[in-house]
Amino acid sequence: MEKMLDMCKDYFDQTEEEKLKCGGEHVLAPIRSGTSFNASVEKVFFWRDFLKVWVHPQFHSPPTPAGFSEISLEYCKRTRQVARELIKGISESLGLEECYIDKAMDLESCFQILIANLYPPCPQPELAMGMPPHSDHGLLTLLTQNETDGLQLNHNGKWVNVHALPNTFLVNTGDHLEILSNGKYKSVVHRAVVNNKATRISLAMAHGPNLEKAVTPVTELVDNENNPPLYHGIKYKEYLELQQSNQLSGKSILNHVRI
Ligand SMILES: O=C(O)CCC(=O)C(=O)O
Ligand SMILES: [Fe+2]
Repeated sequence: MEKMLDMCKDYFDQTEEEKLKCGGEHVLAPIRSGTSFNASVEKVFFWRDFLKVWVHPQFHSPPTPAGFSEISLEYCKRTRQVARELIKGISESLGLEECYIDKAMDLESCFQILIANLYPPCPQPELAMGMPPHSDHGLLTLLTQNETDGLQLNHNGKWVNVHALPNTFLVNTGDHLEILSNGKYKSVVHRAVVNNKATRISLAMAHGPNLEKAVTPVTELVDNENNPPLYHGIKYKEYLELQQSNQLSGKSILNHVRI
């Protein structure tokens, strides 16, 4: 985990030329890098650089810095195992077979993205935001960070600071867990704030179903009298495209498929 965070730091420390500049590419490009800081089009300053890489079922990696590809390949494999193990527990907690969700979502070919975020110190943190409020699109996101906090979760309408312990994962539930569990699990709305003292790096490993799956609430959890289905089915790839091409805003994309 430490090695991977160091690799992310090395990635962001590169010159602009060395860093991939794919800002103009399609939202479904497998490697994207850029900055959200664009004072001319954003209403709020977003104080963040990012790298987003699709790492499963096809593995991609930026060519530099040296070692990034090897270390991220290993990190992705291990985090995928952790996510699948957690999903087994979630499956049982819903009264389903341990491997029900794993099989139904085809997690052998799950869609996994590595998202590295860099939030430099900001001279006026009250005027800027690291990342706006949003929920993640997939099933589970394993989040880790360097020693600087900045993540906030929305709990009952209030923003709660997360104080992350070193070398731990914070696990965020995503929209597709809410959809398949027919609302029994809720995706968590979160945002990242910035500070004027220290650079923050966060690393989010997002795990979703196979991209071709059209996910609907699990039939075992739905009955038309007491538990009618709350969400329409939508192909995960289409959902992802919707989320990536709109400005992040709370649960706005999930609201598209709400019945
Ligand atoms: O920087 C953080 O802690 C949040 C990152 C995040 O929510 C994301 O990449 O989806
Ligand atoms: Fe997120």
